[in-house]
Amino acid sequence: MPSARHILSIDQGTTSTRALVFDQAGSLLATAQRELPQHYPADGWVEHDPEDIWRDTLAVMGEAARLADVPIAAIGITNQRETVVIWDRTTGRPIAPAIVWQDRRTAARCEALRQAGHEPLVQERTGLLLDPYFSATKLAWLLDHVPGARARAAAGELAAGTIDSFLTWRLTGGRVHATDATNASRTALFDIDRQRWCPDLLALFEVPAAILPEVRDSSGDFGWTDLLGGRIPIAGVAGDQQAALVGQGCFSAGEVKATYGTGCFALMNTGAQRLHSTKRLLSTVAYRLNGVPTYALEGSIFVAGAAVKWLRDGLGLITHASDTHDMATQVKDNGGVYLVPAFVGLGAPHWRPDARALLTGMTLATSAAHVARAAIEAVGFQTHDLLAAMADDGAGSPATLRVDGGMTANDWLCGFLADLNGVAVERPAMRECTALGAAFLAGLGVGLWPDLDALRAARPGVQLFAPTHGFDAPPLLDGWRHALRQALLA
Ligand SMILES: Nc1ncnc2c1ncn2[C@@H]1O[C@H](COP(=O)(O)OP(=O)(O)O)[C@@H](O)[C@H]1O
Ligand SMILES: O=P(O)(O)OC[C@H](O)CO
Repeated sequence: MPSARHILSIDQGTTSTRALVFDQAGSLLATAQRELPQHYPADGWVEHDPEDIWRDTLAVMGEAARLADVPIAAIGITNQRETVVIWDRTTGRPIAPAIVWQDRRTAARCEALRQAGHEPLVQERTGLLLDPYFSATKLAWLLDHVPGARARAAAGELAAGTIDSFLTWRLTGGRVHATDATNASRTALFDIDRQRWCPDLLALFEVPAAILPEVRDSSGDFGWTDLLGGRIPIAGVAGDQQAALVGQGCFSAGEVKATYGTGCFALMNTGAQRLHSTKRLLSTVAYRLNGVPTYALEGSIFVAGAAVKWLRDGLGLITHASDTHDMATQVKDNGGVYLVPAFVGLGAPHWRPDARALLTGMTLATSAAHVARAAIEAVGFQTHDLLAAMADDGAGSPATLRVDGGMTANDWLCGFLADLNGVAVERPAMRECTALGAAFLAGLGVGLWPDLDALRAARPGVQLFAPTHGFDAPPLLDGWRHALRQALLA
């Protein structure tokens, strides 16, 4: 048992970078946050500056540690997944901006690979599909478009990885080039059955093995950093959606969590069993402990809170994201208005990078409140479609839906999710489940918690939203399906 009893989690998300300090009871002691600038240099492109990410990480770590003012036993890292960085092994400098998970620039490459019949191989080895969402085509794009990159990669000068890898490299002063199995499982290069980089896929996507990190357990040794003073081990790493699954205590097969941040990602623990989806859901690594992977079935929705951000920043319809709660309750129903938020294409179960958003069903009676309500309802409809696909895949229906993420501050959304899906929605009092999951993994790594049962006991209390059946779901769902068909045909 270490004498220091606190964990510092770094949560490097799409729109912000946070550091949070937790104690052994799972209580949050301190938090610090920086917003991350988004760059949209061309249609469908989304980039981050890795130096912004690094600067913000250092700043929030320092601030949270100062605020908590306790000895830190270990650091956990959780991160936006699929986003890739390639950097120089000598200087540690990125050779180009990070290509973000939402970026669609490799859509044509993915389509060509699909036309050539390669999707079954990708699905069978990785549990993923051919979509620009995943890292492989993004890495190949960087190698092909940054002058000299392929030659430098061949000469062993470059290292690549997801954000966890980049941060681990920087935090350890270049001593560790590693990732964990959950992040590796999002690259479309990792064989999730054999738990190793897949030679066939490395060849298919033209990504040299030499630039990739070593794949480790989600809990364990990722080196140490002295940037907070003293040597602090980095003992837990997981992609943010998998970390939220851990933070929500979904350790038994059939338990489901959905995280509503920029996008929405619903993951069901499927245990030691990797499920082969017939409904175009993803199979992915939930976490890997002591070399043993636990799997999850995942439905990925690219736009959830991002639609609320669009109402605020794009349309100027609201001042604060929280305004959507009152607006949704101001009107008795959606007035026939539906938003299909395909702003960056559609993810599961459609996988249509070319689809574009659609606002439909408006009349002269349509108000801003109807549009706001449509944006929130769209999140519920998409969740419904994911849960239905999971059930159709033979994974069953969850007894409760555990929710977290910034958007679940909205009580109306939580109630709507319960009513529409006919399932009790469980919202933790402390909603930073992603960071808590990373803390749990790091704490397991240094023996602060002995096992998963101890993590279950350290979970925060929850608020329940029971279904009240306050409305007739089937006609609403019919309206959604009609709108969805229009978006898919356009
Ligand atoms: N009360 C609210 N109602 C609806 N949406 C909200 C509310 N509060 C925050 N959001 C949305 O939640 C998102 C932020 O959630 P967060 O979990 O911090 O995202 P991420 O980790 O993806 O950066 C934003 O897109 C914001 O618009
Ligand atoms: O940064 P978030 O919370 O929107 O999560 C992004 C996902 O990891 C993308 O797969």
